[in-house]
Amino acid sequence: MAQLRIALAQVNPTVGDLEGNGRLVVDSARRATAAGAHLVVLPEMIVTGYPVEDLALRDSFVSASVRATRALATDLAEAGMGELPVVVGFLSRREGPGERYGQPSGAPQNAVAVLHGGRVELTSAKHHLPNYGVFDEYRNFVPGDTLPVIRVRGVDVALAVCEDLWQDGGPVTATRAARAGLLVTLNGSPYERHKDDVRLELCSRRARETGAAVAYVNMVGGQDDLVFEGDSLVVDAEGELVARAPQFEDALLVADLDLAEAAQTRDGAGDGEVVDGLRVVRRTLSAVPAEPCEEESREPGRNTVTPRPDPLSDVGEVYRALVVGLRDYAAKNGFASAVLGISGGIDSALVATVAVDALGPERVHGILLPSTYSSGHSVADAQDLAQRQGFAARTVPIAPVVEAFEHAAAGADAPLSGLAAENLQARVRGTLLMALSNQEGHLVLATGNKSEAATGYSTLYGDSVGGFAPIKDCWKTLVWELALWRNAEAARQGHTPPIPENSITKPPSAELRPDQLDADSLPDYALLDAVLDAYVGTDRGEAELVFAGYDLELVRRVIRLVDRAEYKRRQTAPGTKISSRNLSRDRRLPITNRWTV
Ligand SMILES: Nc1ncnc2c1ncn2[C@@H]1O[C@H](COP(=O)(O)OP(=O)(O)OC[C@H]2O[C@@H]([n+]3cccc(C(=O)O)c3)[C@H](O)[C@@H]2O)[C@@H](O)[C@H]1O
Ligand SMILES: Nc1ncnc2c1ncn2[C@@H]1O[C@H](COP(=O)(O)OP(=O)(O)OP(=O)(O)O)[C@@H](O)[C@H]1O
Ligand SMILES: NC(=O)CC[C@H](N)C(=O)O
Repeated sequence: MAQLRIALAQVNPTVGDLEGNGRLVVDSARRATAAGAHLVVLPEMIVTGYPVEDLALRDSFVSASVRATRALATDLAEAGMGELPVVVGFLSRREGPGERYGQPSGAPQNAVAVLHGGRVELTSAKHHLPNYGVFDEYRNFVPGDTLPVIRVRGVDVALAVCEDLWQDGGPVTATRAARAGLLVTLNGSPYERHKDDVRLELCSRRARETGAAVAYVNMVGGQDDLVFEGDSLVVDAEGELVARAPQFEDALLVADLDLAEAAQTRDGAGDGEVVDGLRVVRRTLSAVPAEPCEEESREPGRNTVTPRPDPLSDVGEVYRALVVGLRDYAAKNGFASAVLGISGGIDSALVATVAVDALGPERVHGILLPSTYSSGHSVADAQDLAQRQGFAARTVPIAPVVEAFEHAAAGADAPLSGLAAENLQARVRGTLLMALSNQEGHLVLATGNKSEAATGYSTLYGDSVGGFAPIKDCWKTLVWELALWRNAEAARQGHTPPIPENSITKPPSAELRPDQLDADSLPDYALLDAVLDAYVGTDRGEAELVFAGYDLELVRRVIRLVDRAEYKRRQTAPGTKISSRNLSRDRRLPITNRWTV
């Protein structure tokens, strides 16, 4: 057995910020050196940020990434860290013409580089390109055809990139054939509910299949509608968990591993040998850091186990994702503050609470926009919300503006009426919020939830305006759960619950006409969300949903609502993905469509 101390740098890059991301690499290497690590690994495409989408097709961006990666190798050596192997993900190109990509200098690849001794010692590219859900990697990259294996302190370490671990064959098979002692994977794996359980199970299974320990490093932080949760982890060759980083936080996970030693006599696939379509490329890294000086000595043959601190509950995890998603969207797009309409209802109350947790109360601005139909409790509940959380709230009554619009639009004799007048109120609110954004520089938060987005129960250019929609992937029933969870969490910590009880318990209403309730237009949310999840969450149609036990009339009604609202969804703000199928890139449907079953 050989001992290796590995450091996994769970960091938060920004797409396109090559300089800032480079600093994250150097800083991680420095911390890994201080921790006595023999090898440090950063996430998938750390040099460029991830996902870069069609930026991959821009030749200047690929060249900059390749240059930045080379420069990192020299910077690390100049900073005295040349001996430490640093594994990074970067955007590269395959030698030769760019074919359909049109780049003169080669097709783009989602690649990995081993930086050592002041140079780029080895590169390879991701073999399995994900092309489902939110991913379009066949559009942006060509696959790699090698399995890199570096020998570090007598241990053969195979390298793979994210999806390479999820697919059978290719890198997994080649790692086994190469008899590697450790399989290291660089990841950009977005958060979805329950995915952490899937990841751990996957790493354990791959460890048992390959006979190698698995070190899995994932990035952390928000990128548009994706949130990366970290959750980096290490399992031993039997698949037992050795170390696990926290979710949604930057971390350097350091683990001491006892690993199978690579003796020359071991019968692994040799350099240049092709296994399952991949050429094994081996490099021995000689001058690597020596044995770290340790205060406490470790029992040989046993890995140190670092369990994940404070695992989050399912709903707590979603809440954290919403906070990080909004925090990073604002920070990475240059917004210091946010504004939203607070109606006293649960959606705006939850979004305001997420915003306060993400940005701080001094950077959140709640606007009460009462109309003729606003109830007394809506104003009182909105004020209570702002007071509990200490954010600024101001009131702009909309009745005179609505009235002026009604007359201007249709003439004083026949003012707007019915649905047109109802929606006008939401549009006046949207216009005022955008005006305040223009004037004061706040990010406008759209408060719509997934049930509304699915059914089209919102006013286009009205309550759907906004730059970011934090809860757009949360069903209404989950919105209530999140509010209850957040209040319970506050109570647990001895704080005032941030959300007024009344906002949670009252029946939801758009308050666009007298005594209007959501229940007048929509089925009960518990039932609606169940059918929506069955329809939107899968590709089942009418017959299958009825077969699954749902009432035919209800199914027809829900399908009609969902299909008819596709045009609205195409025009809405991005918002944090928390489910395995959001209504944006996870579900792409034509607007013009006559297939209804
Ligand atoms: N296929 C298509 N492609 C492009 N545009 C299309 C279109 N079909 C309609 N349109 C356009 O969309 C318009 C209809 O959409 P829109 O103006 O939004 O109006 P609409 O969807 O008819 O009404 C909004 C509904 O949402 C409810 N609401 C509003 C506000 C807040 C809440 C809440 O509880 O949060 C609920 C409200 O009570 C009402 O039932 C049409 O007049 C037309 O201009
Ligand atoms: N009186 C109001 N003052 C301020 N903003 C409002 C008001 N009414 C509606 N809004 C804004 O429009 C959004 C849509 O709210 P609406 O009341 O129509 O439906 P909702 O889905 O019940 O939302 P909520 O639960 O937040 O009330 C609200 O979340 C809020 O941002
Ligand atoms: N970046 C990737 O290759 C991600 C794909 C992978 N299945 C994941 O979500 O974890």
